[in-house]
Amino acid sequence: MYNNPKETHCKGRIEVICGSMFSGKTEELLRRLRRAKIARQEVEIFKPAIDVRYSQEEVVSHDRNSIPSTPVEHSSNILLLSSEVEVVGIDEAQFFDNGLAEVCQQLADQGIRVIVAGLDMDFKRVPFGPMPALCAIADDVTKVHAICVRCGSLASYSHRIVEGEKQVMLGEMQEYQPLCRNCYLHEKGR
Ligand SMILES: Nc1ncnc2c1ncn2[C@@H]1O[C@H](COP(=O)(O)OP(=O)(O)O)[C@@H](O)[C@H]1O
Ligand SMILES: Cc1cn([C@H]2C[C@H](O)[C@@H](COP(=O)(O)O)O2)c(=O)[nH]c1=O
Ligand SMILES: [Zn+2]
Repeated sequence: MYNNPKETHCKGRIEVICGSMFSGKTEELLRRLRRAKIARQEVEIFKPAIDVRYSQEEVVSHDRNSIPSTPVEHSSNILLLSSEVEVVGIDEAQFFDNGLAEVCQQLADQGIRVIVAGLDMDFKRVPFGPMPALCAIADDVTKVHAICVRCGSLASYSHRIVEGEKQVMLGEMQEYQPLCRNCYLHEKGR
């Protein structure tokens, strides 16, 4: 990847990484956080306590790359745990309460670089949790794409392939497939 000017200073800012499942959100988050650590910046990583899919204490990508993290119940815990920190990373942001956007704003106002990764839409293509608010207040939004498992195009949607209507249902390959628009509509019979 190119050298990004946003990594060359540590002024307060909010970066959002969004997209469907398997689009590389966590890999991109890990990449940015590792580079901040190489630059000897003080980094703290948080994830919602409900996300116990691969590990309770780590952020883990689908390729099993990982970084230690602190699971928190509520977005306000992040503010309390971020003193003396230069860079804050947050994964699975869609599962947080709606206070997350204001928490990120306060951290950035204090001069902290905040990097947030999360699903922009749920399986019904409805904007997920605090993600739309985060995209609105972000200094920088990166939308990443998976590969559609039906046709090989870029995928923007996470199609649920098991029964269940609740918005929150943890899962991976056995529960969800990344699909492009045409293939998503085909699966929905539209
Ligand atoms: N259909 C797919 N499209 C793209 N990547 C996929 C797909 N299926 C599996 N992967 C793997 O998932 C990795 C991305 O994982 P991850 O960063 O955890 O994604 P996300 O956090 O967006 O769900 C890719 O590097 C790739 O190895
Ligand atoms: C679409 C959708 C997903 N989820 C869950 C499934 C996974 O546990 C996470 C997303 O993880 P990833 O790192 O982006 O692959 O979210 C959900 O609860 N509801 C949904 O609609
Ligand atoms: Zn497709």
